[in-house]
Amino acid sequence: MSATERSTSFTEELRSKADPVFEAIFRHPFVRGIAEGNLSGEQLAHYVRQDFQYLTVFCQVYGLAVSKSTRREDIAFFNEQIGFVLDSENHPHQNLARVSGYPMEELEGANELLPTARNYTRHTLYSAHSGTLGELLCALYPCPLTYWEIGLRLKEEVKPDDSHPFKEWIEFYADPIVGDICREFARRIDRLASDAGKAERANMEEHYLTSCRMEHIFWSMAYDLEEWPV
Ligand SMILES: Cc1ncc(CN)c(N)n1
Repeated sequence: MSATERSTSFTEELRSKADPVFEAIFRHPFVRGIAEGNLSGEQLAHYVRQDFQYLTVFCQVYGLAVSKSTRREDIAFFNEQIGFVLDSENHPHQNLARVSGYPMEELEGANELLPTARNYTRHTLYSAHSGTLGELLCALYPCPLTYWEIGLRLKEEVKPDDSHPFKEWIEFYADPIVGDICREFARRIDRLASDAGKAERANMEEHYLTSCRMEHIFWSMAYDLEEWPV
């Protein structure tokens, strides 16, 4: 290997295996609707009602990550990320709520998870309860990573000005802070993967790919106004 070449990291390998799912997410009609500003109020409200509950579970899983951590720098990171979800990630929700015409108080009050949101949150909770810290982080990582990549793509494509209804949403997820969060995830996952055995690495990969697929169907849940059939 030359001085400039380096081997592919575990998280780079995962990203490349998940590429067809990422591409399907970028093409998804809900994501295109954010770019084109043409989602209905009902679709936006449906998304925020489920996503608010999803992010509450995300905070709970960070709490489980703390309980599996032995390093203070990891505990500090998960603690900060709970603060990020609670204090910062409410802004993109407020943007969607405003455009939807539904009051945020009503959307925040939803307390029933629809099939897809239930499936995704149970997947992250199961990974957290049954797995190692590395397995847990692989189930969480597609959450910031897919949104960061969506944000970057839409910012580049749309270059939203003040008249774009989802300017705040796009700029929030394209912000370098979200890129930093992704790099912090990747650094930890790569470290944990290098200490993990074959079976644990296989679980890490499975949890990551499942979460990427869940991200994709979460958009469909909102776009198609999914409900329990009975
Ligand atoms: C389902 C989902 N995935 C990711 C994100 C971005 N944190 C989110 N708000 N919701």
